[in-house]
Amino acid sequence: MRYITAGESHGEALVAIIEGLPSNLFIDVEFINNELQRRQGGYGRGGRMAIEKDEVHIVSGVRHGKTIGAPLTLEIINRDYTNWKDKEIPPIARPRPGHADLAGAIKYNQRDIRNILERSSARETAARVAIGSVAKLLLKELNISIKSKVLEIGGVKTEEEWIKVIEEAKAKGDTLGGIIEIVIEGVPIGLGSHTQWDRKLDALLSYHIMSVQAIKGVEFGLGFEAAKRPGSLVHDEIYYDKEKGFYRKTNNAGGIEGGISNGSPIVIKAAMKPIPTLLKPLTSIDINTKEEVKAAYERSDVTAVEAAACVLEAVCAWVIAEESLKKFGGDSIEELKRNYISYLEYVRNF
Ligand SMILES: Cc1cc2nc3c(=O)[nH]c(=O)nc-3n(C[C@H](O)[C@H](O)[C@H](O)COP(=O)(O)O)c2cc1C
Ligand SMILES: C=C(O[C@@H]1CC(C(=O)O)=C[C@@H](OP(=O)(O)O)[C@H]1O)C(=O)O
Repeated sequence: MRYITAGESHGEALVAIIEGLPSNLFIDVEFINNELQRRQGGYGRGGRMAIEKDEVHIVSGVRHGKTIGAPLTLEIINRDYTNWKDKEIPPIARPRPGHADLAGAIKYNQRDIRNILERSSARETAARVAIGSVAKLLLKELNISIKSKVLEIGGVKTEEEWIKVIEEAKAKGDTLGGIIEIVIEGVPIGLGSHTQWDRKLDALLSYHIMSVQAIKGVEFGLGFEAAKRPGSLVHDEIYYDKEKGFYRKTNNAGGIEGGISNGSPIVIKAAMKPIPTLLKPLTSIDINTKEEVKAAYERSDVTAVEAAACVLEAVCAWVIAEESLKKFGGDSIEELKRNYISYLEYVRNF
């Protein structure tokens, strides 16, 4: 399977094409729209979320509600487009530290930074959540589920405290980041491979997680904490029971050993940096005059950790769905499930 997204933040629409989906997968549009709504939520989001009401439009690849094995095209309209399309829009010359603005403008030889920010914007994550929702639908067929939880925003851990620190940051014209946990349950032993660097499951998940805007760190299981402990307090000892088969009493590895899923839940933590666009802007340089200025500000989220959690679920769902398809194969859901069930039987008898 593979996918590609297209679309600018304030362009007409976001589009995603998924190729390689098996046939006969029921595309539950209501479920996808629910996921899109979840991504729009969370305390601390800016004015844009009051304008958008993300809904998916299936352009191709589905008949009578089910996939037919052909490329699936998903479209999400940008409601804000109508507010921008006839406007005289002044060029942006004051790059925001922390965004793609300066490096992107130099790389693509653009003197209007808007030509960079339109695509670097995390508006693109709406398309990724739509794609991830389709992956989740496929994983449901294999009884694999993905959940996320926000552990921290701005260094504090409870919802009450989040509201307080977000309000404080907003009043100061500042922004916040946070920490997200993702838990994937029901993954069988054997996704990914130790045999080649680009087949390792933790490497693949990290790649996709790090591709999400503003994510700057990723940990599996104990993560950085493991570096402080001796091996006897890190590695998950192996037990066997006739009913359960091989099992562990701990899950410090976070469900992956040697780049292969080991049957325990996959537990990941990701760090999101604070939003780069500040109401009280940081120091920058005008790319035309070379004078010291304050960075550009139109509007922005104060924080988007809860939204990012939905996006991380989506990208992880994609990786697990893709790896499941690679391992079990099948051009239809029925074939995939047959292969999957027979593999589970093999593991039980190992
Ligand atoms: C859901 C979500 C919403 C975001 N909202 C904003 C925002 O309103 N303003 C902003 O400057 N950055 C926002 N960001 C972060 C930027 O898109 C990101 O920092 C930027 O593209 C630079 O990429 P990098 O941080 O990965 O280096 C958001 C990120 C996510 C995941
Ligand atoms: C549009 C979304 O997020 C946007 C991500 C974003 C950025 O720079 O990443 C900047 C803001 O865009 P705007 O300037 O239009 O308000 C956010 O609202 C979205 O999540 O759907």
